[in-house]
Amino acid sequence: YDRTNMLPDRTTIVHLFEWKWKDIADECERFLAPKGYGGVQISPPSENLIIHKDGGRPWYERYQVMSYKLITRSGNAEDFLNMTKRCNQVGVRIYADVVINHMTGDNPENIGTGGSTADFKNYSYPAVPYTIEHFHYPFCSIHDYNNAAEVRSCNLVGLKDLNHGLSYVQTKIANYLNELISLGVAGFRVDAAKHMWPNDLKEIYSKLNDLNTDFGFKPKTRPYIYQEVIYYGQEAVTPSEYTHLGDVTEFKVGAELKNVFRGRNALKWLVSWGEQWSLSPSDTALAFIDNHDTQRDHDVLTYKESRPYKAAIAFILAHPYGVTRIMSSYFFDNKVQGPPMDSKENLLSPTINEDDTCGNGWVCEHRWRQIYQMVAFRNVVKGTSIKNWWDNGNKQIAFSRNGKGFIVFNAEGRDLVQKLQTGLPHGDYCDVISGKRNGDTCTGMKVSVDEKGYADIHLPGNVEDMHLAIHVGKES
Ligand SMILES: O=C(/C=C/c1ccc(O)c(O)c1)N[C@@H](Cc1ccc(O)cc1)C(=O)NCCCOc1c(-c2ccc(O)c(O)c2)oc2cc(O)cc(O)c2c1=O
Repeated sequence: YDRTNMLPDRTTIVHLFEWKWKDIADECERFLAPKGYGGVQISPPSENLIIHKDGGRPWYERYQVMSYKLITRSGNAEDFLNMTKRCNQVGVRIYADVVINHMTGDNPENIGTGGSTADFKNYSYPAVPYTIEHFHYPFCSIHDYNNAAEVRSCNLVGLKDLNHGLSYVQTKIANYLNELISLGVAGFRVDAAKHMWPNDLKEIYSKLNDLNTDFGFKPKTRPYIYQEVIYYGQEAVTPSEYTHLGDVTEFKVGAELKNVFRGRNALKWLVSWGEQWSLSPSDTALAFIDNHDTQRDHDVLTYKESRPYKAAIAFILAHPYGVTRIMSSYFFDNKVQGPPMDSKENLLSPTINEDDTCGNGWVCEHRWRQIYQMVAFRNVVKGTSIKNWWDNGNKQIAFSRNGKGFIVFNAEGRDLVQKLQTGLPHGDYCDVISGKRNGDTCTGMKVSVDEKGYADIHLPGNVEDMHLAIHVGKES
């Protein structure tokens, strides 16, 4: 397999934010595998502090660590193993979001999801155990993001900052990650990596075991690591300090494409998408539009702006840049709101409606046709380069993925009517965005490619989606 450890015909990770392990296992079997998703990013499985705020449970409580016990509202170790067995069985990998930079902040409440308590004031977490000498000292808070040492060695928003320079701390964390490896994960999303010294991370990663061959991995397979480094271009700590250790989340993908697909910048500039837009190198980049944190910011493309959101997602799935990740959310209307829960504060399972959408407060973007059909597109075109780039000098563009796929975007109000070179074999294709193939017919638009690879494309400026895509796979 490639560096992600996904199966050869899979490419894309879906972040099933705040889902329970049992529900993830069900989703792997009933939807993710059939639709060709390559892996799931799961919420942090380590015991977290229970926090109450505004009468609810804020989502960020899962990023305040009480211990490395595998007990959270998503389930326990048994549920976790059931999930990894069932998902790997159908070729869907599990990537664990791991919070290893810090423990908790000072909070009035003091009980973890596994029943553990701590002495915050004295930096003491008996369920690990960690005591005060295991934290960075002298105690300080991060104020200046232009001071790289402060960003690594001080408390991030009051969260107790572990001293990863100590072999005791490195070993505690490595033991936690190795337990997840023994339980079948394919890799890790390393939370707040920017706040840890690269050399300390290197030490921790060097202590990690090869993946567990019981779950279908070849011997000597290394975990896929992608590190969260929030960077938009102006801070002291840069992604390039971490790319020799693993991949890095590329936050500029969402920031730049927001302006393009909302119609502010001309799409024609996307011809040079990649490192020329000062993005991290493609072979070290985790590409995404929004994540669990940025979707709560005011100026980010999310499910709430579905037309440009679907187009931006289609673009990153159609373009060869990076490893792609799709956000799957619950509906929220305030910044701290936690996941859907019952009167006893247990997480609610998503219900699946007749039309394959979700209920119980879950958005399930990964189940939107315009999104899962593009995941299949990316799988089909994997390994091909961009060919036949066309644009009208403004907000209409098209390109093919060398003989396997072809996509068109029209972000102008006026219709796009062009005879374009698709690079595809002669034949009739179903647009996978406006519909799907149904035997010999298309429920959406049909595209006929002539023997020279040309097609008459008519993409109106005011239809449900601003893009159209066809490919040589069975879906199109
Ligand atoms: O908004 C949040 C939570 C955000 C958050 C959580 C997990 C993430 O992976 C993340 O990227 C952000 N938290 C709220 C509430 C809060 C939580 C804890 C706390 O001690 C104080 C307040 C908040 O207002 N946070 C302050 C602004 C967001 O500052 C946070 C960052 C962060 C933001 C921007 C950066 O450039 C950066 O390098 C780090 O990372 C976290 C990582 C964590 O593991 C846990 C955290 O609490 C946080 C975190 O508060």
